[in-house]
Amino acid sequence: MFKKVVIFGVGLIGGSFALALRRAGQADHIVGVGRSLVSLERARELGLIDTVATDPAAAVEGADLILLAAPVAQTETILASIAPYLNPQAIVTDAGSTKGDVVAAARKALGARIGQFVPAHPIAGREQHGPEAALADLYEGKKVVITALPENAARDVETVAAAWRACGAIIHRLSPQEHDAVFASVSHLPHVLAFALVDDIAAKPHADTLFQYAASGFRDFTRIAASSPEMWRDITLANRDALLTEVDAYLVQLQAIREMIANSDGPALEQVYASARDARQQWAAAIEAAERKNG
Ligand SMILES: NC(=O)c1ccc[n+]([C@@H]2O[C@H](COP(=O)([O-])OP(=O)(O)OC[C@H]3O[C@@H](n4cnc5c(N)ncnc54)[C@H](O)[C@@H]3O)[C@@H](O)[C@H]2O)c1
Ligand SMILES: O=C(O)C(=O)C[C@]1(C(=O)O)C=C[C@@H](O)C=C1
Repeated sequence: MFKKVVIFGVGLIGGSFALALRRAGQADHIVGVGRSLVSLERARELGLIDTVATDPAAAVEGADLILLAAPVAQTETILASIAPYLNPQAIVTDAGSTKGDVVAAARKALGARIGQFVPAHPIAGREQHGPEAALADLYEGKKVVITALPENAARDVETVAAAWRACGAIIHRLSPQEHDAVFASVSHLPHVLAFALVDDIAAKPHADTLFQYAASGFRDFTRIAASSPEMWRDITLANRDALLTEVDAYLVQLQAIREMIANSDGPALEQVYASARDARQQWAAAIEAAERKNG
């Protein structure tokens, strides 16, 4: 049970954490800190937080758990604003979609207090953002990856894991580097592709006609292109190296498929499609189905 939880960035992810933790009876008082007072007031009206704080120093006074849930490029600024006021027992964690940059920013801002920062990433979300998008059951049956640091006390890592478990999540552990390589492939690249495709279509002179006839295939492929541009700008740049590796590999695949199309090579196309279909079906049957069962 946390007496005082402070959330920097009360949007989809921070707001859902607040709702889930409260529903589990694990948070006595939740304070929200943010960049927009209007949005924080809305978060309070919606019952995500108990109080709004404008001064980071006052916000973290007496806090036992602090969650950063703002776009990842804000990490260093937020941590620098609280570093001098952190009590030694306070645990700071985050929900950022990238980990290498977040850890580097935390080391810079927290210095010798880096052990108090336990990096984490809930693998759950949706394209809507802001406090209105928060859901109490967002994390049910979903994974949270903790990328613990050598300086973290095992007890603090367990406290963060327990908070996420109380929200319904299942804990996994990776190094920050492993994390960033994995999510470049299965999260960051798909978002880049979706944004690129929709932008490409929208820029065509006959875009209105194209959108008029776009249906479920387009909707399923591009849902994530409705996500927050600021958040995805930050993720894209934060995970630049791993993402470039994935973009390059994808370009090779796309070029190969282009040649198959140009050569009318039906068997080669069918082989790629069949292999992709099998992998997709296996993923849905094993991994996705397990999440649905746990959720
Ligand atoms: N959306 C997803 O699917 C998803 C999933 C997992 C992790 N994440 C990560 O969670 C974090 C939050 O994403 P979200 O989807 O909740 O976005 P969001 O836009 O819904 O919420 C972010 C909030 O942070 C606030 N904010 C911005 N700068 C701030 C600052 N300097 N100090 C305090 N607050 C600030 C914004 O005003 C906003 O209310 C991001 O780091 C993102 O990478 C997102
Ligand atoms: O469902 C979505 O809309 C998401 O984009 C969620 C999603 C993803 O699966 O890629 C996006 C970013 C995260 O860091 C974790 C999850």
